[in-house]
Amino acid sequence: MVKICCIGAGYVGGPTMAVIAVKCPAIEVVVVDISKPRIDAWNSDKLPIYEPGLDEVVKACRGKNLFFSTDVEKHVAEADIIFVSVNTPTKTRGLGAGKAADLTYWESAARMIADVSKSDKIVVEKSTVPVKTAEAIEKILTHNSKGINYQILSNPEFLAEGTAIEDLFKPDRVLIGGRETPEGRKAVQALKEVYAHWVPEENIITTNLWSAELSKLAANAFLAQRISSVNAMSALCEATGANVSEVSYAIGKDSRIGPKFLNASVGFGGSCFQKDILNLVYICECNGLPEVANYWKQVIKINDYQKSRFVNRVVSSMFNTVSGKKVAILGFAFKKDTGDTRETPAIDVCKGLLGDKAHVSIYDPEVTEDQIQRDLAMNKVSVVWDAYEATKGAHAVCILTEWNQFKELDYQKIFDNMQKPAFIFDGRNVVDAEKLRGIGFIVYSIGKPLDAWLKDMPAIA
Ligand SMILES: NC(=O)c1ccc[n+]([C@@H]2O[C@H](COP(=O)([O-])OP(=O)(O)OC[C@H]3O[C@@H](n4cnc5c(N)ncnc54)[C@H](O)[C@@H]3O)[C@@H](O)[C@H]2O)c1
Ligand SMILES: O=c1ccn([C@@H]2O[C@H](COP(=O)(O)OP(=O)(O)O[C@H]3O[C@H](CO)[C@@H](O)[C@H](O)[C@H]3O)[C@@H](O)[C@H]2O)c(=O)[nH]1
Repeated sequence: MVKICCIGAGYVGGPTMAVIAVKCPAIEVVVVDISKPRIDAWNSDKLPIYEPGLDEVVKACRGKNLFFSTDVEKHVAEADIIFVSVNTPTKTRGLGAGKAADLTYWESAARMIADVSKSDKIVVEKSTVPVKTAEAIEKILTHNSKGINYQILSNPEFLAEGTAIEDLFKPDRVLIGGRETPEGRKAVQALKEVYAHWVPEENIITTNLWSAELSKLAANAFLAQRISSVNAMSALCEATGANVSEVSYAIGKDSRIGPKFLNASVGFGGSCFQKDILNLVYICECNGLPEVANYWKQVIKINDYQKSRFVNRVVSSMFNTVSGKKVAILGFAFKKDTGDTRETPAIDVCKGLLGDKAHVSIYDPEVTEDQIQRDLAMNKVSVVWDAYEATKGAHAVCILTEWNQFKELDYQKIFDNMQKPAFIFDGRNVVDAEKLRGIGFIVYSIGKPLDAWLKDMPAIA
């Protein structure tokens, strides 16, 4: 029986391994982590992450061929294939701070593999890492090898949160990079056979190591660039009377551009886009390519601009001050169908409003109060468990996550219980602005023609 061990039971390690286990009953999969609370949660009825469809997959194979454990060393020693899916955040101090990837967790995982291994291993980079990381990992492993043969593969993950299970069941592609040697090719083939249990062979791409590592950063940079492009257009739409949804639809009909990922928003969030672009920028700088670095940096600058533009719009519309006013925040997660708040634009928007002394009342269906308080550390906010409670007595409502339930709220009831004039700032274009104007709201929708009121109150930083 092939044994797989995955180091890191997070948003990627947990769902990815659960899907491998459910699709490959003859493979034993153990997910290990140094965090006991995380592993306990994976072994309980309340999994540590919210992801549609995940509960069913885990229930189908946990205790059969899927296990979660804190006994990291034992399971690493026993495995044939080791996935490393630890976090690779942006460095906060030292060389490359604010840009480079922090590989501390990765390196300690690699050293531990070298320490405990007694048989040959295939080590798979699942985490998103800088291009050439495999070389560094290879050095750590081979310098401590005690005669053991290690093959390093790059197998980046492309799942998006909120649709992780769907993405894993039907990936657009699986990418495997390896050394172009007989041993390297054999290792690539072994991993390919795992995925071939459910992924059509033509969707499994094999490349050299550096192409696979770089493709992950490139994919995220291209995706984020599309959002910054449409968000840049949204500002121009507001200035000219064009409607960004109409523009997106019209350009998306061009098959070379395509319709997906063209929704203007308050800004992109999530643990990956910003981190991976910063990492790409740093790699470009290290390789003496400042023009290329500056090109990609602009994607993040536009994202920051979009978030502050939204805050400025809120404040300027409300007579240039939100001091002492109640502002309801609907949605705190970085996108719908997840409880994840990493890099969510809601953090920057709330901090901006709190900076102007607003009283902020937040409702999100999946994010816990503890998490919100941690994200907004040092600031006083109230977190409530109902959209009507959040909006009661409020001067304004900001919609920051596109949860489906926000489309179906009773906006007449919300209007009746708010201060007047009542404002709605829709950062995700989820509400029917015309209908809400009919009720009496002053409505701002990103990238849409402005109400007369908003035109008279320009947002100047
Ligand atoms: N979140 C996503 O949607 C996504 C998608 C694709 C790729 N990625 C990449 O995958 C990687 C993991 O992301 P994530 O969101 O799952 O992170 P995460 O923080 O949710 O999970 C990482 C886990 O690794 C554990 N860990 C760290 N060092 C360890 C060690 N030495 N031994 C055992 N466990 C250890 C941590 O305790 C944590 O539980 C990152 O590189 C990320 O960029 C993430
Ligand atoms: O048209 C769009 C699409 C997305 N977003 C925002 O962009 C962010 C990221 O969304 P999404 O890409 O769907 O979620 P992630 O889970 O961050 O997934 C991205 O990051 C992962 C981690 O690297 C990759 O694996 C995925 O392929 C990649 O889509 C969110 O804040 C979205 O609201 C928009 O504003 N407009």
